[in-house]
Amino acid sequence: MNTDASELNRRREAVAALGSGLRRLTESAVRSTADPETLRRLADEAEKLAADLEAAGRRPLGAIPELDDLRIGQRTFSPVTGAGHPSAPPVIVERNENCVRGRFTLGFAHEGPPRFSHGGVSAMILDELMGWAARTTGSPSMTVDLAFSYRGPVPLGVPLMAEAEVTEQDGRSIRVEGRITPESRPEAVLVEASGRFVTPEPEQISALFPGLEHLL
Ligand SMILES: CCCCCCCCCCCCCCCC(=O)SCCNC(=O)CCNC(=O)[C@H](O)C(C)(C)COP(=O)(O)OP(=O)(O)OC[C@H]1O[C@@H](n2cnc3c(N)ncnc32)[C@H](O)[C@@H]1OP(=O)(O)O
Repeated sequence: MNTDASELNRRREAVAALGSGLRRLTESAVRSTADPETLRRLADEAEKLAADLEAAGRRPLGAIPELDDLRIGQRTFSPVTGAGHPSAPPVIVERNENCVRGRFTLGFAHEGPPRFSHGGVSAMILDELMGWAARTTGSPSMTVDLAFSYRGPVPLGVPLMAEAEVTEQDGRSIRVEGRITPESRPEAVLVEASGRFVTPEPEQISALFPGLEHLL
């Protein structure tokens, strides 16, 4: 391993460590029953921590973190899969030929109805996993149409699986199907999704993502 690779690994591990600490903090905050004085004291400490992070350097809007690989969908700070994101589960993804599978467990930070996931969280997870599946075609694409059927509530604190696969490709249009199930009962579909992803024309890519064309 060369020095650059080991430096990237050190950074990856440190980003994941901060993400993990922040996820614990987020979960503790949304579950907290602390009294107002304790909450105010901790709020001051959180503001100081944020100021320290800001002072240590920030990337500008549109800059791609060096740890990302957009060609497979990997984003370090994705709200779905990013080890560095404070509210990502994060979903751990395996890629196969034309499909992807993600494993995750949701917490209080993702709650909608009591004890169950917010429907928008399930939708966000499926959108991203279906985007990764669409990328297995070799073309970068964006969601243009996505529909969900919520067949059963998605429980918090239970290992879950999200799967997405490409079912059709016609020119720039890629059709993808997805689902969320309990990991222990893959036949029990809780959320089903069907979506269409479109590969922008090269000039649209240049207009939307100037300077990033070679990364997509
Ligand atoms: C290059 C990307 C890099 C991204 C790299 C990130 C990598 C790592 C992250 C991985 C994770 C992924 C994350 C999840 C994926 C997101 O969430 S993407 C974000 C949400 N999506 C968007 O913001 C897309 C917004 N839409 C657009 O900007 C434009 O529709 C596009 C995609 C540039 C296409 O524009 P266009 O070429 O003008 O589209 P247009 O010719 O009107 O339509 C093309 C075809 O799509 C159809 N279509 C268009 N809109 C719709 C619609 N709403 N419903 C049905 N059909 C439609 C049209 O009918 C047409 O079909 P045909 O006539 O060809 O049969």
